Order: sequence, then C-alpha cells, then structure tokens
Amino acid sequence: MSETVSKPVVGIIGTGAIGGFYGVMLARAGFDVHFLLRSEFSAVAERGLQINSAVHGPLTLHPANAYSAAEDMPPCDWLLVGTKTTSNADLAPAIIQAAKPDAKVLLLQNGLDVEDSLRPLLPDSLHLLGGLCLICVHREGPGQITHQALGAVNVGYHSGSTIDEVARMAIVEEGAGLFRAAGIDSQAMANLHQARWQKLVWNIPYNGLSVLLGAGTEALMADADSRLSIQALMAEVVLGAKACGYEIPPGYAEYLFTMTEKMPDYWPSMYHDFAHKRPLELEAIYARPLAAANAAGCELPRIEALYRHLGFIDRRNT
Ligand SMILES: NC(=O)C1=CN([C@@H]2O[C@H](COP(=O)(O)OP(=O)(O)OC[C@H]3O[C@@H](n4cnc5c(N)ncnc54)[C@H](OP(=O)(O)O)[C@@H]3O)[C@@H](O)[C@H]2O)C=CC1
Ligand SMILES: CC(C)(CO)C(=O)C(=O)O
Repeated sequence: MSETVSKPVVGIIGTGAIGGFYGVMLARAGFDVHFLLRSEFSAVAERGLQINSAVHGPLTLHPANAYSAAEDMPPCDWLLVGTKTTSNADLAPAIIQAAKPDAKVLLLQNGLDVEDSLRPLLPDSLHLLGGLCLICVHREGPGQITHQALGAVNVGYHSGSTIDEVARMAIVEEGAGLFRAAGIDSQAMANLHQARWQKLVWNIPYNGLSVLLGAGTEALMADADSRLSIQALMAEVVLGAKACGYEIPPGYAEYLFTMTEKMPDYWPSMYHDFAHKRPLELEAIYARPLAAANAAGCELPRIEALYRHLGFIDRRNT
C-alpha cells in the first residue's frame, strides 16, 4: 500500500512584498498557505493577493487564507517571516502561536544576526533558519505586489534542538525543496553567517545610497561618482567580512555590480520604508556589521559615514 505524504502547512508571518510573493508562489504550487497580515488584512481578506510579475506574468491568489491574529491560524510546519527586521523580537508570540511544536521558522530578511533577538524568545524545539532572497519586489498597494526581477532564496540553519550537522542540513534541504517545488531557484547553504555577509555586499551600498541620494539603481549606475561610491562601499564590506573570518569569493563584488547594471531600475526596500516613513533597517544592515568588524579590529569609515547619515535621516523621518 502506498503511503500518501501530505505537503507541509506553511504560515506567512508578515505578508508584505516578500511574504506575499513567496506565499502566493507556494500556494499556486499546491501548498496549504496561511497569511498573517496587519494593515492590509481587510483588503486581502476581500480581494486576495495580486502579483504583477515581470517574470511570471500576472498571478492572483483569491481567496487567500488571510488572518489578522496568529491565534486563528492552523498549526504550521513552516513559518516564513516576511516582516522587516526592525521588530523581530516582538514577533515571538505570533510565531509560537502559529507553530507546530517542532516547526521550522525561516526569516526571509536582509542583514546580519537578525535571528539573534528572536532566538532566546522561542522554545528550543523550534528550528530557526535564515533565508536570503535575491529578488526585486515591492508593495504597490494593499495586497498588490510588483515583482520586477530575479527570485532565488538561499536557506541556512541558525539554531534549534538539532545539533547534528547532517540532520540540520536535511532541514535546510527541506526548506530549499519547498521553494524549488514552487519553481523558485533555492540553494541550501552550509554557513548562514557567511551568506549574510555576502548579501550585504549589495545591500550596504545600494539600500543606503538609494535613501541618501534619492535614486534607484538605474540612476546610481549611470553616474560616475555614485559608481565609485558603490565600489568603495562594496570593497569595505568585503574587508569587514574578512576581518570577521568570512572570505567573500574573489570577483563577487564585481559580479553584483555588473548584475545591477542589467537589472531594471530598482528602488531597494529601504527606500520604500523611507518613502512611507517606516523605520529603516539600520541595525541589521549597518550597525551590526560595523560592530562586528570593529570588534575584529577593522574600521570601515565609508560604511560608518553612510550609517551616520542614514541615522540622521531616519530619526527625522519616523
Ligand atoms: N523587497 C525586496 O525586494 C527584498 C526585501 N528583502 C528583505 O525582506 C524583508 C521584508 O521586506 P519587504 O517584503 O520588502 O517588506 P514589506 O514592508 O513589503 O513587508 C513587511 C510586512 O510585514 C508586515 N508586518 C510587520 N509587522 C507585523 C506584525 N507584527 N504582524 C503582521 N504583519 C506584520 C507589514 O505589515 P504593515 O503593512 O502593517 O506594516 C508588511 O506587510 C526585509 O528584511 C528586506 O530587507 C530582501 C530581498 C529583497
Ligand atoms: C536587489 C537584490 C537582488 C540584491 O541582491 C536584493 O535581493 C535586495 O534588494 O536585497
């Protein structure tokens, strides 16, 4: 007799651009997906989620399983967290509420050590993972998401009751497998910390400069001075990572620089936060990498200056 293997139940904690996009892709691939929302709950409960994707065409999920409270969600095997990093510690009650006892919690967020404020607030039985999304998406309106380019998610293990490396990698592979089943490129990563540093090679220059200079990638890549600033900032991230023991592969910064020239004009999510007067992810993307590099004896003056300018802007904006 053949055994039927049921697909895992997936919960999205924070249905914005990232949570909405990946949640819709998983739901369309047949996963049972449940979306936790805040300000956009009524709109999504009424009209579902729409994605205007330059890669996949228009995608609609209607009805979407929308919730305004985690207590109403079914117990989930996987929870994908798509909130900004600025409030991670506050999410613990909702995560615990929506999680099965041994659920996997995957933070789909940019930045360094974003798992650390949440970990002590979660039971050990919950596995905590990090996911790095290489994608250009933003919210256009309530329940409406624009997907401009890319889409991959790379997954790594952070912490939990499983200490055996092989078992950890099996969980990471299971996570990457969810995305692949939905047609999304996804790699299992052996070292989450290394991968988070690597992603910062893009986010440190572009996120901050988009806010400081009020420019998307097209304008930033068209100007000789901003190109030099981006390259110098990228080089500092590589230095900082090295000081902390993480070797960024040779040529990686150049690869990201060239990749950005080929991207459509993209305004990073930090710019959208600035434009909507939401707090900027300065702690995760700037303060923690700077502190880690400084603790390793490495000064990063350009990143430090960018961080100080952004702090000034953020304090006056929210
Ligand atoms: N956008 C992109 O292309 C990329 C983003 N990232 C990273 O992904 C992460 C998410 O970014 P992004 O999707 O752009 O952000 P968004 O602002 O689009 O989405 C965040 C969502 O979380 C919701 N939220 C916040 N707190 C709660 C809560 N307590 N309960 C329920 N919902 C909540 C927000 O709701 P509300 O509307 O009420 O605030 C919003 O819908 C960030 O770390 C970002 O750096 C990484 C790669 C690319
Ligand atoms: C634009 C891109 C693809 C850079 O890696 C991204 O993922 C981001 O905005 O964080």
